[in-house]
Amino acid sequence: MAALAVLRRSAPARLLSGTLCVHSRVLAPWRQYQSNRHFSNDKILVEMDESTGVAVMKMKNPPVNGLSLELLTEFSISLEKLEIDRGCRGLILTSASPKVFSAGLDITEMCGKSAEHYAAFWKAVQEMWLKLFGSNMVTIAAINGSSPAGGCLMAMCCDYRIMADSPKYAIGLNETQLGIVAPFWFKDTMTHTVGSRVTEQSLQLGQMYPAPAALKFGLVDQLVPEDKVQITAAAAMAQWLSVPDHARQITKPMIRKPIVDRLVKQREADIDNFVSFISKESIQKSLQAYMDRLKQKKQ
Ligand SMILES: CCCCCCC/C=C/C(=O)SCCNC(=O)CCNC(=O)[C@H](O)C(C)(C)COP(=O)(O)OP(=O)(O)OC[C@H]1O[C@@H](n2cnc3c(N)ncnc32)[C@H](O)[C@@H]1OP(=O)(O)O
Repeated sequence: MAALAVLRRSAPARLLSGTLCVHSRVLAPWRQYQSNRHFSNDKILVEMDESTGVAVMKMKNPPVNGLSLELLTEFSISLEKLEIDRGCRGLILTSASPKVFSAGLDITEMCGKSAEHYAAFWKAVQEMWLKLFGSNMVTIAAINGSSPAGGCLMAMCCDYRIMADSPKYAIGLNETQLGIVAPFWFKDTMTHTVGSRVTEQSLQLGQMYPAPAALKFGLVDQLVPEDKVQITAAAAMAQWLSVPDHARQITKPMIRKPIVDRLVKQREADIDNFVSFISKESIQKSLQAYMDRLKQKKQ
């Protein structure tokens, strides 16, 4: 069965298959997901429209969709299910919570935990990135709220970004503001999205861009009124899917595979680096102080 799957795997799947699990459209029909084509875990909800081949994936980890170990694990499992289903051609990633797409990595996963926990957590962050950035599907982020740090990373992994047009919502890699450093593959993803100059400045300053500024810098591709984000994402998806899959699927890794490979080659070293960095007392203090500031903001 495995050999058959490899034989039948598409060319672009093979291009990425050393790094990402499976990118074939030949396995596993929707039998797995029951007849209504919806499936849901605690933190991830997927609605599949069979007539269009488009899945809408909603993160649901209230209040702010913090990217916890649990959410990240469910995300990767769900994405892999869609990836191997040849009936699914496009993915719209969005939030089930109003006002926040994702607050980025769940900071509590990086505070006061064991080295083993940090390693497992970071591996899950890597896995999410490898799967989403390397996806064979058309991926569109429907950014219906704020999207700092890891939330911005997820959005940047997608092929196209539509954001709610409100200056209240901001997006960016703000890691330095927390006293931490975005790893090289976060940086690579931003460079891929907006180029070196904007990335250099944004990363050093930990810049968060209100939606209109994000559009100006190309961090997002389109702004629409908040209540039109989902419908616009569906329309954009239809346009992307009008391109023949095989041609688009060969083109995408021409740009992305070298970026994916850089992390694949040094995954273990990257995990070790994270664990040693995040375990430092000074970094723990910075994160704790940041969490305290977040909580005080409400008082
Ligand atoms: C060598 C490697 C080095 C390490 C690399 C690590 C890379 C890290 C990447 C990251 O993603 S770090 C996370 C960065 N995220 C942020 O800075 C976002 C912080 N949050 C906000 O700005 C706001 O919460 C919001 C997203 C704009 C939403 O604002 P809103 O006013 O709607 O909600 P709040 O009242 O602020 O928050 C509600 C509740 O949620 C808690 N919370 C918020 N963000 C996080 C988070 N990222 N992780 C964990 N918890 C978070 C916040 O403290 C509130 O908690 P309670 O007070 O209700 O208990």
